[in-house]
Amino acid sequence: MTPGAKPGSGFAWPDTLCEPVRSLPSHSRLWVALSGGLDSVLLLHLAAFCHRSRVPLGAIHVNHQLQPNAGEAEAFCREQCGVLGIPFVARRVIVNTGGNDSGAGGVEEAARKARYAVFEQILEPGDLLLMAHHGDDQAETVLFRLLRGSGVAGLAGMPRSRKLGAGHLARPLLDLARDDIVRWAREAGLSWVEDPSNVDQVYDRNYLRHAILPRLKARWPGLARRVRHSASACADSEFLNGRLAEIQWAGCSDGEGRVLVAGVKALTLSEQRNMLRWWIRKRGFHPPQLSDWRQVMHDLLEAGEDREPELLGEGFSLRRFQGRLYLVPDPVDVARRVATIAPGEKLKWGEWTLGLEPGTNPEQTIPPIRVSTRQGGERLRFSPRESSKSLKNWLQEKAVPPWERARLPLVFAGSEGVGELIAVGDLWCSEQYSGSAPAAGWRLIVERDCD
Ligand SMILES: Nc1ncnc2c1ncn2[C@@H]1O[C@H](COP(=O)(O)OP(=O)(O)OP(=O)(O)O)[C@@H](O)[C@H]1O
Repeated sequence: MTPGAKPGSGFAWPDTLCEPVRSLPSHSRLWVALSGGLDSVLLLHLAAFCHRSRVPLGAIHVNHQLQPNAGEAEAFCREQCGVLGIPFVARRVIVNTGGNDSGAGGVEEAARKARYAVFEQILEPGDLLLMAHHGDDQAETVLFRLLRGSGVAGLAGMPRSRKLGAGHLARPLLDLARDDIVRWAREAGLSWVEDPSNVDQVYDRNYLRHAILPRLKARWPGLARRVRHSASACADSEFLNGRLAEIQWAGCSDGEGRVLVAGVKALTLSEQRNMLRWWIRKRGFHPPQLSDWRQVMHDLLEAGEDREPELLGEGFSLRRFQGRLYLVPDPVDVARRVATIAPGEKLKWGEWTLGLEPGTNPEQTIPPIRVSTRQGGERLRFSPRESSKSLKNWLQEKAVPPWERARLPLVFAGSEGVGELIAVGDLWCSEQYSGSAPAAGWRLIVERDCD
């Protein structure tokens, strides 16, 4: 390479490598997730030299601060981007390494979550983040999940692209083999950093990569390709499972995002399981891995009305109340919270979004609009002519489940202590602040995310 030339600039990048970055899903800005390792350095060069359109390109490096060479990797990525003239963003994260506290998948999983959280924060609508997973990574992922007892959704492997935060991620190298990537990177004269944790066989993933996969590949050449075929067959099955659930949803939905127990009971056990897993995903959570769905479904659907069966998942629980199943997100940010909404602003409150929109007269002054959870003793008045009613009794009459009563955002107009209750979650809103011509001049909007 000529001194001072950009690494890779004089290299004739083969079509096999360039094609995947030329046929990416549409985007208005491109990012490369750059760890500094061989795969993502190669991907950075492909994005720089093979991508035809003129969309802005940047790189994101997440420094997990776990390895002694973490600073070195960050500096290397910064330098590579500097030489290529690519804007570079580095973010440092603190990963919980504390034994059991680091979660089910240990440090690796905690680091992964922290990394994806950074990507999500950075991505804006129209952004596409490229990740450098290749065919061997895919084979590894599928085998790893097989060893953990995954179903078809897991065995479908990593998708080529999916939504991530406000943008999307894509994996253009999924059809390439690691050996080819190494060869091309060497031929192009690229340099990269080695992550010492990648060889540590304490981690299950590395054990599979270094101790198991080479032996499987030696015995069954073309293993990665075959695993890819199986993964794609599983992806098809998963797609069909989703279609079936969508069709059956009509008989199971109560129209407000909850599941009718009677509707689910009419399905076979595998359809029931499929429906619940689909519904949990649709609500943005991961279905729990259960060894005995039969027992769980029986408890959820058949337990007597005096019992309160519950299925616990990560970040949520499924509960039954008066013939319906509710997906209840863990109450992280709602309990005993107090907030205010200014005219024109939006407030996120658990699964609710509240806002004040201009109505008939946005010039009109309105009292402070406060939001809080139930403290006890609240009363509501449907119209000035009617006497007030206890909120507790009203919620019982409306058959609002007990756990939801404690989470509902209550909206008050006026200062604390003298304010009047003007809305109870998305269940009721005073006429003064609702309808096409609200007397208050402003309209209160309370929406609940139940898709
Ligand atoms: N520290 C990092 N900063 C930015 N991107 C990273 C980082 N680590 C990994 N990546 C991106 O993720 C790709 C896969 O990395 P790696 O195989 O180490 O992760 P993984 O844990 O197996 O995958 P995943 O992150 O999807 O679980 C890399 O090629 C790179 O694109």
